[in-house]
Amino acid sequence: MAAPSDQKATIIDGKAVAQTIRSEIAEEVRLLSEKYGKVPGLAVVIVGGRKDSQSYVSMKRKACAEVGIKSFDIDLPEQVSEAELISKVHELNVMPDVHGILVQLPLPKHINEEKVLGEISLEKDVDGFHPLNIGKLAMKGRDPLFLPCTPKGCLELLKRSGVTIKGKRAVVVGRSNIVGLPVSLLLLKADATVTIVHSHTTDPESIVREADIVIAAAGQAMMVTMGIL
Ligand SMILES: Nc1nc2c(c(=O)[nH]1)N[C@@H](CN(C=O)c1ccc(C(=O)N[C@@H](CCC(=O)O)C(=O)O)cc1)CN2
Repeated sequence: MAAPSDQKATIIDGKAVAQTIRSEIAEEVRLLSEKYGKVPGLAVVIVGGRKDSQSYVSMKRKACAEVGIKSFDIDLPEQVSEAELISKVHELNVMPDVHGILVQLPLPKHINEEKVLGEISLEKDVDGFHPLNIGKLAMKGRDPLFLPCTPKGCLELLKRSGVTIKGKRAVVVGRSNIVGLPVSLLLLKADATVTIVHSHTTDPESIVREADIVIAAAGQAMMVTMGIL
């Protein structure tokens, strides 16, 4: 987030916000289970043994346990075929206790990611990566059923920190399908004026300097420093 040079920057305590959100979700889950005798179920699918993916998946499963969501752990070997993975997705699509399906990315090179994500039932696409959900995110007056979690988290942090988005100049650094692009679309939906800065942008620093809000989503820590802001 940018602060003009004559203002002090405030560091947002993301961990405290996350804890508050987890408590809110835990309460929602408790009420749901009291009312309907059911708990939400999330299938977390991981293919292969990438250390970073294993670590993100284990955090997701731990977070489920913490709030009372039942997690279905699907761990598939690196060599699993695209057809086998898609067949697993189809199986999860019709399981009544599974309300959300998340396929951890990236997938091994021999698997077509777009094809797999397109097979997840729209109603269970909790990552919001299905082309129809992303398409709705990009359209005025349409709302996707789910939003990608990191972009949603960025906006939640801004809102819960009292930052007004409407009418602000927002600059997003990076245009990935997982963070940069969807966070730009979300900011646009929240009535910001949005610019995306990427590897082919000329003089990105001058664009970032003019921003009221900066979201660094280039996958490289410390890329946007206070010097630029
Ligand atoms: N199915 C999915 N696969 C992947 C996703 C996803 O949202 N759904 N995102 C990434 C991996 N990932 C979560 O799974 C993830 C990675 C990194 C971050 C993040 O916010 N990183 C911060 C640093 C946080 C820290 O201090 O540790 C950053 O980059 O600034 C969020 C989510 C790919 N696969």
